[in-house]
Amino acid sequence: MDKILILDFGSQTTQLIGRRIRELGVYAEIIPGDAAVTDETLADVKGIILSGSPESVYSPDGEVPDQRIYSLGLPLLGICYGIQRMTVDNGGTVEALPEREYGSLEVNLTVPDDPGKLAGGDAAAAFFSGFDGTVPLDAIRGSTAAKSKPGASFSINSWMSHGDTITKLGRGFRQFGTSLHGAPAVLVHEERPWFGVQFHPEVTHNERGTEIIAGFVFGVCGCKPGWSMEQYIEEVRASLGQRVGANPVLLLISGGVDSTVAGALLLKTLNPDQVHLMYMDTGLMRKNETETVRVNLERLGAKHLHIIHCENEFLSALKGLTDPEAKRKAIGDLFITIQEREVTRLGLPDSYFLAQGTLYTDLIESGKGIGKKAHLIKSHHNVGSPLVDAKRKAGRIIEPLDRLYKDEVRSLGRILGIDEDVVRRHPFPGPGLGVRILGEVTKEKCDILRDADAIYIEELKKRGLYDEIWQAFAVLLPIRSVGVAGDVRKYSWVLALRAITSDDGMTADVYPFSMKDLLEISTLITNTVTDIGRVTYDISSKPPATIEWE
Ligand SMILES: Nc1ncnc2c1ncn2[C@@H]1O[C@H](COP(=O)(O)OP(=O)(O)OP(=O)(O)O)[C@@H](O)[C@H]1O
Repeated sequence: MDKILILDFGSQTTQLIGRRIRELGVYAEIIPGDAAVTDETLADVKGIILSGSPESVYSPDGEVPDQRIYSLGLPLLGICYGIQRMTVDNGGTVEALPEREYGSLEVNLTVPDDPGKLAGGDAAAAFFSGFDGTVPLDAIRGSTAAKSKPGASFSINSWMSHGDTITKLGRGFRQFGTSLHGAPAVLVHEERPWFGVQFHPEVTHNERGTEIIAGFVFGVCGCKPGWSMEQYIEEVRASLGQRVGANPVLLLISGGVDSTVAGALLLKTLNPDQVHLMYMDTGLMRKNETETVRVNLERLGAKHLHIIHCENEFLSALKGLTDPEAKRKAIGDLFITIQEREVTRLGLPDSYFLAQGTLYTDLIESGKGIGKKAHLIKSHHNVGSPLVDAKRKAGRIIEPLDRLYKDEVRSLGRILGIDEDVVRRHPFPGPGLGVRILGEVTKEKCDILRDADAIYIEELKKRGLYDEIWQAFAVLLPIRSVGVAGDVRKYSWVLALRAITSDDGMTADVYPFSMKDLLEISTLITNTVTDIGRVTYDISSKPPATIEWE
């Protein structure tokens, strides 16, 4: 399968480059910017993209790519820092701008009269077609690469974020596009299929961004689309079959999207008889969660679904605890204890494999140095778990989703036949309702919160709002306030509703409900869950608040 390799120099938007390319149906892989480019890394690679970076090319922290990339004969595309890097590596210069260029900025580009003479053949004309507003994306993706007209001029609204600019082009480069401020914005090499843009085509606000990336991926690199979820299932089947053989595989299921899809994928690609799924009902789960997990997994063919009822153990461990950190620790520790105990009780042979729902994004840390932490394992539950450590040492961990982004996991889930309700589910914290009941956690409070949360979420779905929201949930506050029931004064609990929008959970905005929706939901909750006397709406964004309350 054709592949684009992305060298990551630490830009916040490197992940987006990978996603855009995969959305175009081509597999993209991200490796650290300074990683050695080996023959193994290069297998099936048709082109290399050098990402942006928060560093300057002259900073000691500015990573330098393996210089081998310049002698491979492969097409290169430098984005922002990427093209500055290519410039400096090839004898040009880069200098600091008096003021950072940030945000939307017009770029003007003129196709030369002789694009065929550039970049070794048709590549340049194919690349320029990405900028041409008259060329549709389908034509760029088509089997005969679209080409721009010689001499044509285009203007696009680009998205910039850089503090340095190229002041002398690298050897062999020519400039075809210029920013409104007069800085070089689009460069093409005279002889080699090397390209550079000073802006960020991977960002959605960048006009023709996807087309520009497609021009490189299809027109320049000649990639054939081969990346699809169906293809992925087949690859997992082949590789798992080879690695796991007939050994049993154990997966811990939380009821969330990742572990459920991982479970469904194991059931689809292995013999269901060898797949053991374990789910712990901690008593801190959402309403009907255990039943939903059971129905879904059995429908997908689970033969060994181990549901562990451990509500009492969790509630006892939480008794008297009010400090959030102490609560989290109690939940995490008990989770590990029960996990160890139940796995031993299952009596699987030593040769069993432990599966985890790790995603691609879990393996590459966001922010500076993406890729450096590759193979850092997610799951705060499992951190320090002796079971996981032992399995990792023995080389018996499998992570069948580790090449997928979250949205790809959702489409895979759909293909595998998981209920839409599960596939679209909002994120849920590991310690569950334990951190949504402020103060001491009791069974009574869990039941109250479960009921109120279920009404809230159900209403959001009925009103068509659920999918507009990144995460919505209810929090039970450790306060009772006065109210009236009939003629009697009554002290009942106060509930906070939270709903936020976000792209990645790193920052979040409050969802701007209509007052009508809020009032109706509040009334429904207080009428149905009579232990709740007052409902409030949390209007804090992140930062300074966090998404969860504890
Ligand atoms: N109640 C549970 N029973 C069994 N395993 C669990 C439970 N809660 C969490 N896990 C395991 O710990 C992993 C990490 O939990 P976490 O809550 O961080 O989920 P996640 O990374 O968002 O994944 P998911 O989407 O599957 O919930 C889960 O993928 C699952 O394997």
